[in-house]
Amino acid sequence: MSTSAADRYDYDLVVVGGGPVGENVADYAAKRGVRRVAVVESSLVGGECSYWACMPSKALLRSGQAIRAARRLDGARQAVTGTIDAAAVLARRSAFTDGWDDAGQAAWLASAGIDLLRGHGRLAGPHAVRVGDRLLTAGAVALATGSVPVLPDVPGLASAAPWGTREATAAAHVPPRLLVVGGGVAGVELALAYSSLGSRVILLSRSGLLDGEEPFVGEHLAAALAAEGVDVRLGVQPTRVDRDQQGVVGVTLEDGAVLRAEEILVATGRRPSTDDLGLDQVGLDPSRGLAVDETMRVEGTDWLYAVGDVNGRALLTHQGKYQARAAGEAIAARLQGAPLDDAPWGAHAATADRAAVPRVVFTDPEVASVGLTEARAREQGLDVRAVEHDLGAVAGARLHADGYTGRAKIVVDEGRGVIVGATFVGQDVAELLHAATIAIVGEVTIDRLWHAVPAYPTVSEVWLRLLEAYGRPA
Ligand SMILES: Cc1cc2nc3c(=O)[nH]c(=O)nc-3n(C[C@H](O)[C@H](O)[C@H](O)COP(=O)(O)OP(=O)(O)OC[C@H]3O[C@@H](n4cnc5c(N)ncnc54)[C@H](O)[C@@H]3O)c2cc1C
Ligand SMILES: NC(=O)c1ccc[n+]([C@@H]2O[C@H](COP(=O)([O-])OP(=O)(O)OC[C@H]3O[C@@H](n4cnc5c(N)ncnc54)[C@H](O)[C@@H]3O)[C@@H](O)[C@H]2O)c1
Repeated sequence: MSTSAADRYDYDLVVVGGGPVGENVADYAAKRGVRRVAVVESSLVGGECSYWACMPSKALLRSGQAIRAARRLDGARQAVTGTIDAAAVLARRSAFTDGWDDAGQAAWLASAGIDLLRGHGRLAGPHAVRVGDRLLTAGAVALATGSVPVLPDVPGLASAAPWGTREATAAAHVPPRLLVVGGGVAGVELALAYSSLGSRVILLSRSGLLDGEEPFVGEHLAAALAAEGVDVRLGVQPTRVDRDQQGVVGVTLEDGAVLRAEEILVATGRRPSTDDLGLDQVGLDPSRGLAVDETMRVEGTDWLYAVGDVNGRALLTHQGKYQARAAGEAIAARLQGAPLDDAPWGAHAATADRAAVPRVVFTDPEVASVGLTEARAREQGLDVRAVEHDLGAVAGARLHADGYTGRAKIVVDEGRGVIVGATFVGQDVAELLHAATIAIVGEVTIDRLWHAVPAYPTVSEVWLRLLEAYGRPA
């Protein structure tokens, strides 16, 4: 940073929000030579992902997956004779959150030379952030405040003390019965987690499951959840919720039926966390969302950035951290007057947000997808042809699990001869995804993909089957 700019402000960069994204904005800017960097955090450094989202939810799911995987293999099945130890799973989950203690993450910030300011950060004007009594000025400010859950307006719901994803991921006990509202990613993952831990789970979804994905995804998942014992109800919505004096929740459906459970989990989406952030102090309308350019700089400003969930582009940790790498280095380049590469696929541009967002749903079967679905590609006016293959017919998959079921699909842009979307559903397909991501980002042509030979007998051989379904180069 130039001396005059350094003299003018308390910090070169202030990041509001110390979740995975805020940490990475600060780190990548600091690694590029931005010297005076501070992170403002009102709760735990590490954010939602570390303590109430990714890590604990995956820890709650993993033991059940391992048991089911063993049960699908003759010979191994006979060794699984007991039931899941829910208390041990909850303890393992708690270990992954460090007991909701962020000392380790705070120490990491200190080791990176980044100041941690504990408190609620709020914009107080251009280049200015208020934290409690302190008014900080900075050459650049990055908002990385994440997202908050949306509670549907159902009579009685708010006063019935519903669980949100925070309560579900941090729970100290497994309720005998759990009602889950929402057939999106959080709803299906946590429905399976609690079913595996012994709850009798009813999952209510107003549409199909995982609606934005290829249609076969929701069908596979609904069948698998039902086989696992989850009572999946599609096309239904609660009209009223009450908790009685014994603490039992009653959910009334549109047809008058009443479902009962000890807890109700609401997982009906999230919105950017922009309340009480002082956006109005810098001429921004909080109700309009934060529009950003490819470097995550807020449109109409030259000093303010919005990175991760708060900009609403892709509510995923890995994608937010990808934005953070671009933004952190763009902030450094701008502060130092260094060249900026914000052209598509440039070092300072988050181009993959539009072309290749990888998504994994850690259910059983797993769902792994990247890029566009066939429907979305057509909506965008692309001339696409899609092919599918039965994963259960792949030798590697049959070896992986007895009676393996699953499906794979690629969406090919006929004009360019490249893949623009891929979807896999099946046990342990998450690790297949990165090959598809590389094919899309690298714009590897279908003709060249015929030379990418999957090893035999792996589940990846589905790539060869998909190419055969598509056809050899002319
Ligand atoms: C149940 C669940 C499971 C998930 N699982 C996955 C998964 O497996 N994989 C995946 O990629 N994504 C997953 N996600 C999404 C993931 O959690 C988010 O995309 C990710 O946490 C976003 O990171 P972030 O840093 O933008 O925001 P957050 O992690 O929300 O961090 C924001 C931080 O800002 C702080 N903050 C907010 N406002 C202020 C303020 N005014 N002043 C100071 N500090 C403030 C907050 O306290 C918080 O620490 C999951 C989400 C949920 C709900
Ligand atoms: N494995 C992962 O990567 C992972 C896991 C969990 C969550 N997440 C992230 O967290 C975010 C939030 O997850 P989520 O599942 O809450 O959101 P979501 O947007 O994935 O799903 C919300 C669901 O709630 C339903 N819904 C919305 N309003 C409703 C209403 N009024 N009544 C009934 N149903 C309603 C929607 O139809 C949808 O099925 C997601 O965007 C996702 O990116 C990621």
